[in-house]
Amino acid sequence: MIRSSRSLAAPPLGVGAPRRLLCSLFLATTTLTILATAATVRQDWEISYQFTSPDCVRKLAVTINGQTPGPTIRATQGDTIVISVKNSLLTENVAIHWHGIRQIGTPWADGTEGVTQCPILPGDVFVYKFVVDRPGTYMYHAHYGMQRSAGLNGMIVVEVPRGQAEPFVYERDHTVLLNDWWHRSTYEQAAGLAAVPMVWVGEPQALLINGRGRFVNCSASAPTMVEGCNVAHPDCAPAVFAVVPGKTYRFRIASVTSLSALNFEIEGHAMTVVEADGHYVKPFVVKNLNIYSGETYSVLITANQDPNRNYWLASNVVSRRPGTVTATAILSYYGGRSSPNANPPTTPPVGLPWNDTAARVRQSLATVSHPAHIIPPPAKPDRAILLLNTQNKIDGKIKWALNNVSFTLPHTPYLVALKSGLLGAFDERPPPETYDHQRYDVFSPPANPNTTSSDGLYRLRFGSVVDVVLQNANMLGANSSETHPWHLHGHDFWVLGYGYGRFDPAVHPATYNLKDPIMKNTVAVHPFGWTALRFKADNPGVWAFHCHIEAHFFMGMGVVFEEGVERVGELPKEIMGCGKTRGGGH
Ligand SMILES: O=C1O[C@H]([C@@H](O)CO)C(O)=C1O
Repeated sequence: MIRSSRSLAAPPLGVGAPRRLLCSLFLATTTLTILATAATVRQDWEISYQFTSPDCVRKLAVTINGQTPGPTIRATQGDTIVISVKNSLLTENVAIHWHGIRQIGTPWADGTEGVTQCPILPGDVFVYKFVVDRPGTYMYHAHYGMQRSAGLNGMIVVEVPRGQAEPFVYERDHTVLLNDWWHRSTYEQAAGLAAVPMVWVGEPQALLINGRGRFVNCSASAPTMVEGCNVAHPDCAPAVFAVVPGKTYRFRIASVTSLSALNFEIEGHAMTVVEADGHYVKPFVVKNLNIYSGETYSVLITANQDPNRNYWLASNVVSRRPGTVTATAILSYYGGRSSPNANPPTTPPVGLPWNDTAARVRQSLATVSHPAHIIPPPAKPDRAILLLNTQNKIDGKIKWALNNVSFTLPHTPYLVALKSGLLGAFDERPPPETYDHQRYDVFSPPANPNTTSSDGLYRLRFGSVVDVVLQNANMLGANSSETHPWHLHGHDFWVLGYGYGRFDPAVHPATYNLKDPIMKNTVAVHPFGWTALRFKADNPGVWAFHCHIEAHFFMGMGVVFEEGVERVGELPKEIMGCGKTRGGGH
C-alpha cells in the first residue's frame, strides 16, 4: 500500500504578504492562487526484495511497496516532495537518486551514495525532502552499487501550474518507463565485472516497458525449459495504453536501462518530440525515437489510425549488437472493435539498424531548444575540462578512465567530508583537466592500457561557467567504440556540439551552437565522437557526473564536481554514519 497525499501548503508568511493582501481584489486573488498552488506530495515507501516476473521468469527484485517499477510521483512545479524510505532489504543498504531534479538548496537529498549521503542501513528510515522547481519528465532510481539494475526505479512527472500554458496542447499524458533486465543478480554481475578475466554482464535477457517484457526462451510450448518461467504470469502481461480516436496524447518516456540504448516506436503513429530532460524542444517528427539511459523525452501522438485494431509500442536495442528480443506494449483505441489487450495483427517493429550511428547523431543534432524557451548560454567559459573516455586495465581488471584516472567512490560522502573538514576522506589531488589531445589517437586501442584509480574531485569556482568536452575513443579491442550517456547531477547543461573523431580545442569551440542549444541532464557521446557541454557552477553542493551505464560507472567511468560547498546549510545528521562521519561529522 502506498500512502500518497498532496496537501496544499499554507501561504508562506513573507514580508511582502500582508502588503500584497491589501492590493486590489483582483491582484490579491491572483497572488493567493499562486501561493496556494505550492503543495506537499508525500509518500511512504518500504523497500524490500520480492519475487517478481517482469519478463515471465521469476526473479528477486528490489521493490517499492512490493512493486517494480515503483509508483509514478506526480507533482506540480514548486511542490515539495517528501518521500519516507524504509529500508526493509534486511542485508543490503539503499540510496535513491531523483534523476533530473537539481536539488537547489538540498544537495544532501540527491541520493548518491558516497557523494551526498551514507547509504540507508537495513531497518532505517530516511526522509528525502526536496522541491521540484521545474516542470518536466524525470525519474528516480537506486544509486548504490549496481542496485538500480535490481528494479528500484520509477518516474517523476512535474506538471506546469494550472493556468500556465505549455508550447503544445494534448488531451492527457501516458508514462512509459523503458528498462532492460537480467536474470543474474546484481551481485553476480558486479563480481564478474571485477574478476580477472572479466565476466561482462552481456546483453539483457529482456527489455521492459513499464516493467513488463518477455524472455524469449520462456514460451507456452516449453515452459519448463527455464526455471520459474510462466508466460501467463500477470507481471509480464504487456502494458496497454488506451487512446480516444482523434485526440492527441503526450507520451512521457524515460529510460532507466542499465546498459541498452533503445529505439522506441509506436506503430503507425508519428511522434512529435516536444520535451527532452525537462526542456521544451523545437518540435520535430520521428518514426523512431532513440533514447539513452538516463534520458527522458515527451512525444505527442494523435490517435488518427484505424480504431478497430491495436498497435505495438516497441523498444529495441541500438548501438550494441542486439541479443534481446523486441519489448512490446499495446496501443488500443477506446470504442474500437479490438479487445484492449489483444495482440495487434502485425509483427512488432524491429526499429532502426542497431549500427546506424548516423541516424542517432542526426537526432542528437535535431534536439535544440524551442524558439520561445531558449535560455541563452554564457558566451564563454571560465574553465574548460577535456575528458578522454578510455577503457583500460588496473592489475589485469578492465576499467574505464577519464584522462587516465579510473574513478572510485570514497567510503565517506564528499559532501560531509568537505563541509565538516574531515581530512583524509578522499584523494586531495585534483584529477587532470585534459589529456595529450594532440597526440592521442582516438581511433586505436590505448598504447598503454594500464591506468590508475582515484577518488579525487574537481573543485569549481562558485558561479563560474564550465565547459566539459567528452572525448570518446577506441576501446581495448580494435575497431570498437561505444555510446556513453553521461549524466550530470545538480544541473542542466547546454549541449553545445557533437563531432566525430578528435576534438581540437583550437578549432571546434568556434562551431558551438550558442544560439538555441537544448539544456539536458544526460547526453550521448557517440562512438569515436565528442560532445561539448557548458554549465554554470551555481548550485552549492557536490555532484556526480558519470556514464549512466550501470556497469561503466561501477568500472570507474565518472568524475565528481564540488562548487560552493561553503554555502551549503547545516547538513542533516541522517546523511552521516559511515566512514569518517561515524561521529556525526565533527
Ligand atoms: O565495458 C565493457 O566491457 C565489454 C567489453 O568491452 C569487454 O568484454 C563491453 O562491451 C563494455 O561496454
